Amino acid sequence: MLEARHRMDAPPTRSARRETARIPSGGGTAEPSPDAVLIRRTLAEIEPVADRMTSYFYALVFIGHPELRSMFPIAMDVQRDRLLKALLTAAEHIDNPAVLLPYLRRLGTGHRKYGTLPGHYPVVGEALLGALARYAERSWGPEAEAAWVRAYTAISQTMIDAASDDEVAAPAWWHAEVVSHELRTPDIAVLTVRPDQPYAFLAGQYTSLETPWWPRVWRHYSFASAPRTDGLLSFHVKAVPAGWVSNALVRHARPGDVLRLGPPAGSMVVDHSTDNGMLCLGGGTGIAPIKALIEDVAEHGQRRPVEVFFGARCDNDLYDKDTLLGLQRSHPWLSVRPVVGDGLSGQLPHAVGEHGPWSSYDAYVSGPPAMIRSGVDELKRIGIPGERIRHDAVEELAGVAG
Ligand SMILES: NC(=O)C1=CN([C@@H]2O[C@H](COP(=O)(O)OP(=O)(O)OC[C@H]3O[C@@H](n4cnc5c(N)ncnc54)[C@H](O)[C@@H]3O)[C@@H](O)[C@H]2O)C=CC1
Repeated sequence: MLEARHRMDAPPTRSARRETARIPSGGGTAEPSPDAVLIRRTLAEIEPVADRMTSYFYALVFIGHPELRSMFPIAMDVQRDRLLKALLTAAEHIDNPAVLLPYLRRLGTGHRKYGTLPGHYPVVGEALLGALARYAERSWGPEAEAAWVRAYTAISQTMIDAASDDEVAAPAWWHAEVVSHELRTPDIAVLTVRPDQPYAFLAGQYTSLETPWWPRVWRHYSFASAPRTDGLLSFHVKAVPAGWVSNALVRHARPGDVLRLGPPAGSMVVDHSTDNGMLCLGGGTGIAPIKALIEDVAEHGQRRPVEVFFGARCDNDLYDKDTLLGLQRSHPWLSVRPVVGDGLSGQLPHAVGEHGPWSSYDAYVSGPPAMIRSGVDELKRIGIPGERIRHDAVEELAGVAG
């Protein structure tokens, strides 16, 4: 029988929270706290059985609270383990508030579009404890349970507070009408949409997007332009095999269709406090946010060298080459180099290594997760320090191409 025997109290009220559930705001300490040690021990034990634990966790949530089922997609593929994965990631970093606080605040505001309410958090907390107790049997006990209760209480309170702060500033989601749909290759479309309310974001960021064909299935897409005076937003979408949202956007979306957008996210944005050169690697539709970055630099007037490598597997996939070469003609500080080849041999990062020197550049990497990983390795190898390399979180991208 599925049963969550572990009780989570209702989350504390805002006024009580400062005493009861707070992630310390100082820097992380070198020595892990006793709670972090207990939490990491449990995490290590569940790692090999994560899939089974995930199914059990959702079964606990839905059997205990069937009314919550309608908040999740009908078929739970990618979405399925997102919530649990996010909670486990947060718990793992419980000792590192510098990373954890911004992550949880984003997670809390991002959950507004799902209709998440403070009262849902104890339900999820009980299921989490129930699933951990079952799948981390060896490391579980009163102490581990107490450590998890403390961690989850602090995590959920941070998310609740962030959502509540955000309510006064922005809607939970935006409706956005498709105003143009341009097929650039049989698989790649450029979509332009008009949000129903002003949508503030920075060039280089991404959003989550839901189509009318797959309710509650959200995928991430980067903005393909810097903010425009007419308020329109554009996205480059490649239909990937079995990708529900991407196929719907490329093959079904037409002007007049209405999508939903979540809040903007991501920190792959131009650092306007320096005039360092920018080295940009865009693979496939990963060129979209790079194009937005170029427009941002052009608008800011402060000229700096921007060197773009646009990688694709074949000439046909260089679907945005003409736009980029057009930008290169109008901006003498911009250079664009298309690189065609099979990613597995790593042409794109390799081509970058053949030029340079890049040691005084900031780097931006955008594309398939494997390209980001190899690109970052190569950039470090050729002397760009990790803190000057920007890219979106590879875990977030897992849902990009669906
Ligand atoms: N913010 C971001 O990072 C964004 C990421 N994307 C992601 O970009 C991808 C685009 O997909 P496609 O156009 O089908 O890309 P693709 O599979 O055709 O590859 C694009 C480029 O990346 C290179 N590449 C691929 N794997 C590589 C590896 N292991 N090592 C080195 N280079 C590699 C290829 O040679 C090619 O130049 C999707 O996964 C999408 O999620 C899309 C938009 C924004």
